[in-house]
Amino acid sequence: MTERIDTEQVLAPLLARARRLAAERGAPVLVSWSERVAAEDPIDVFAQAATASDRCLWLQPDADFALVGVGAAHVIEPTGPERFAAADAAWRALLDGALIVGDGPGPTVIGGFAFDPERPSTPRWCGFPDARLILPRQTLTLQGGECWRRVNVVVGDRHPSPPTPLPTLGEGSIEHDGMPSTQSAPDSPSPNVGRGGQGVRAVPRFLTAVAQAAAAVRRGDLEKVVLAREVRVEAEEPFDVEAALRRLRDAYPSCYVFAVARGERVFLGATPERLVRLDGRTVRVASLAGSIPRGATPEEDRELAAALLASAKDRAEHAVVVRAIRTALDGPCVEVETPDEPEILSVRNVHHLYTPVTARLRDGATLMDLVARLHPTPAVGGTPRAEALRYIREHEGLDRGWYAAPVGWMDASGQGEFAVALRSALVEGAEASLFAGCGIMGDSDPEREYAESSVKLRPMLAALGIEGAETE
Ligand SMILES: C=C(O[C@@H]1C=C(C(=O)O)C=C[C@H]1O)C(=O)O
Repeated sequence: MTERIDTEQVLAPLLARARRLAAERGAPVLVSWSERVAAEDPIDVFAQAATASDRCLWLQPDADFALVGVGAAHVIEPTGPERFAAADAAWRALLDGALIVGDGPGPTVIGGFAFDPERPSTPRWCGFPDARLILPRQTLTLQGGECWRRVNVVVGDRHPSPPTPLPTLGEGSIEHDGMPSTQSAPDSPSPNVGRGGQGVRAVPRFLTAVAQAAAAVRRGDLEKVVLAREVRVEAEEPFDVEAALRRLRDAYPSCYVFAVARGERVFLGATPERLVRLDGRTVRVASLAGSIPRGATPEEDRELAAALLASAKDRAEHAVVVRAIRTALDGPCVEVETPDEPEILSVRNVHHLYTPVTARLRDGATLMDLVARLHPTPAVGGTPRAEALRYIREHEGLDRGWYAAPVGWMDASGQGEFAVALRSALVEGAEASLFAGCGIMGDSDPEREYAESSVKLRPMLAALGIEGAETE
């Protein structure tokens, strides 16, 4: 049933009650209300809210699911290695005593984490700290043709409660903190012509780094390590982020298409890799490691997929990830199940080895516990984890920021989903940094890994309209 929130009858008393409660408790009180609305295109809504200080987008086109968050009613931003547990605690504290009305999905935080809180950090990732979960001022949820708008206000928080009724999501006037918003949306379909910047100079360094990492694996310093490279591109005009998101949605419908925008800076991508989903007590995790490009013809494509399944190097690399996921789930979960053999998961330009892992969450354990234990899996970090992270910090030579880290959402019941932020880029105006990495084993061939990383960069290069630039 559609529940219409009557501003005078429902909202004013609710806000008054929240103010009294907040004063009594000496703590902020969340007021959250929702209503069913006509479905809108989530990317349109994201685009129209360009003046908001915070915007988030999460799309699973094939699952017919989308979340758009605009503005920030509350920000959860813990730092350091305990950031997952701290984020969990902060979210529960905010929900304690919350006044939640309306039907459809409840209040939901959306956001992400940095790959490594001990990383060498650069100003480039300013605004994307160790952790940042946003309770949007307004959230639009689309699921199977239905659409709900939820509005969140935290009374007694550092953000003053907004005047009611609020403008609709997409009008872009909900929250504007003075950050200049220059996201331009040029109508011209002609792509921004990119010039490969540091990416070109970084080629020899990546090859050397892979050779050295493979030697470290052969020496037994590590079992596996993932090395990434960054390609910086500068265009003549600001990148059209919304057009990029539309291209990603069209080309990668089976992937998670995401965007987290802070003012002018937008981190976006289309990742095939689920980190973890919690649905009731059912846990779903994916092992995705071992890659080969798609073929030009159906026959070549089948041959390449078969070659990947038969590749000892890729199977070993993949098995390391499955083992680590099983170990991470052992404890917070029971009934951890995996098929014996990996299968092929194919996205537009690349085949991966894929093993789905399912489990049941034990009482008392949470989604954030799982994220904390799983991240980084050896698909994006390495194993042993501590040694791999140290190796990456010392040898990779870049600030991964939020690349290869968890990005996703969590609702008021603690359910939600986080993906691994791969095939992604950080865009600011006419500058973009794209990231891609590869799992390095003792027998890794630097040239082959370089080619693989180029294939993984292609989705974002194409989405940003810089196909053909650099990287081959
Ligand atoms: C690190 C990336 O991808 C990861 C590494 C893979 C591999 O080494 O085969 C495959 C999928 C991802 O888990 C990336 O896309 O940047």
